[in-house]
Amino acid sequence: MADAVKFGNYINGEWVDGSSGDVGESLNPAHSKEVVGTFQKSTAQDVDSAIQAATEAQKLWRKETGATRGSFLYKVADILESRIDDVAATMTKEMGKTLPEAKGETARGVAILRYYAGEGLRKTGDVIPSTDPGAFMYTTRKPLGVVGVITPWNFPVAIPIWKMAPALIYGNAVVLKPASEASITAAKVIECFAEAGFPKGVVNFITGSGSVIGQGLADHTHVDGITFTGSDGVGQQVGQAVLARGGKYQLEMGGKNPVIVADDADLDLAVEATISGGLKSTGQKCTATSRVIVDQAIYEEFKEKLVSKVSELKVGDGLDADSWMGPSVSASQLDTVLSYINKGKEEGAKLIFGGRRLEEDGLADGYYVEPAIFDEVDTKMSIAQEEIFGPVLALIKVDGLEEAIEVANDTKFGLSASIFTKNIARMMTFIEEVDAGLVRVNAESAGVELQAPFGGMKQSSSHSREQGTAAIEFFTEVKTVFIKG
Ligand SMILES: NC(=O)C1=CN([C@@H]2O[C@H](COP(=O)(O)OP(=O)(O)OC[C@H]3O[C@@H](n4cnc5c(N)ncnc54)[C@H](OP(=O)(O)O)[C@@H]3O)[C@@H](O)[C@H]2O)C=CC1
Ligand SMILES: O=C(O)CCC(=O)C(=O)O
Repeated sequence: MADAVKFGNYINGEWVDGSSGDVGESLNPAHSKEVVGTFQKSTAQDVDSAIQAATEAQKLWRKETGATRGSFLYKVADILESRIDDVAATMTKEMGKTLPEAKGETARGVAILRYYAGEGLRKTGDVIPSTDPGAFMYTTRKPLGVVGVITPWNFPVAIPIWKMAPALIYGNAVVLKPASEASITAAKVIECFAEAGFPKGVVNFITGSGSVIGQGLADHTHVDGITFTGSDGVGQQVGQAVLARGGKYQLEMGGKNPVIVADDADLDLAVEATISGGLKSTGQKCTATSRVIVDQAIYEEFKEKLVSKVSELKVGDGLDADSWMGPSVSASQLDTVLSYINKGKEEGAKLIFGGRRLEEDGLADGYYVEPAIFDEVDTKMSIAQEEIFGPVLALIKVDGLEEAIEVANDTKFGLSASIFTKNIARMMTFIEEVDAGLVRVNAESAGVELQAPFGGMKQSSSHSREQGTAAIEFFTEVKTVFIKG
């Protein structure tokens, strides 16, 4: 507890304690008794204060030029860049991903800030020819107002930033409610916003339970838009609450992402991408590969190579330079993963590698699990249908591309999908037929680029897209203007 930091809420330009006086502890999943920091267990009253501050601040913020708003984002980027080592180490301690991954994510946060800072100087409308020769018609955009940002623990720097930066550049004020599991990392990001000198109330940060603070934002009539990333159950609840009061919402939820390995695939490349896409971040990405759909002609060879490579991976504390994979984020996430591994066995799949909780070699007080590989998986099994959010790969044997795509599409999710093949006709068929918002060819299923639209089909999202130029669609509303001289 000696090094644990304590954070308040950040409301109206001040770091303040929550009105309950209670704090929560954020624990290190690699050493579960180690407290990384404490955060406020806020109340509905604190939610009101944050929203009130944001509402007031937004009245002036929206009147600033895009260039001025961008200048604040450039400052945040510089501050965050100077703190990459500290923010990344906090992330690793708080949610377990390895330090190189945490540094990569923080650097991505810096790049996202600079990208949206630049958006402040780009066009926000079009001139449209009117049928009236004496008229001038064009579109412009206005910000929504106050945006509630509800984020998960798996990308505690990149996701808050890829929601807040576009919200701010287009003239909204924000209230961020981060995942409790990653509140300390998120607070360190907010410190960068605070030190960049935004007008008070433009950026607000409030921690506490999802059902009080997250739901409080979703229900609040003065919150004009909610952008959410997390589980599909909570996402649906949030969407319904916002819809019921006529607000705007954007949901980015789960995935059950397939990789198809065709009979002409470069097998070494496909194995490498399956491991990286499925097991990096301990499988805790919505874009993680979880179903590996392999043509029967190369199935045995692929399986052998996969097991052999996975058996070389070192699991351990993400701060140790030789750890390839860290722990699950929490005891409950570890339980979920282990219970899916059991369910897989019970439903008749064959566990051919791993799947044990790891407790030897000093790992007993962390939430470590060995990567698991299942053979003989049927597409109807739970491990082939439900998002596990853990290092579990389900191998499914198919005969040809048509069956592979049918299996790939046989889930309620449609976030990301990839294929390994050298045949252009197969690539084109896959691109055309697969139900996924992110389609990748000869590349792993994870891998989001900040300048491109990101979002899923079916129940993976609310059919909206985030990031790149797509972000403007959610964070603004279009006004069509007709002027007659
Ligand atoms: N698609 C993705 O990127 C992610 C998917 N998941 C999936 O979700 C599962 C559970 O993870 P978990 O972190 O619990 O995800 P949740 O969906 O519960 O949490 C996401 C965010 O929503 C908040 N929240 C929780 N309940 C409510 C509510 N009733 N109203 C509004 N906001 C709420 C959480 O706060 P708090 O942390 O305080 O509960 C957190 O900030 C994982 O196992 C995984 O399958 C999880 C994270 C990311
Ligand atoms: O794969 C990525 O970079 C982003 C994934 C993501 O948005 C998520 O897991 O929540």
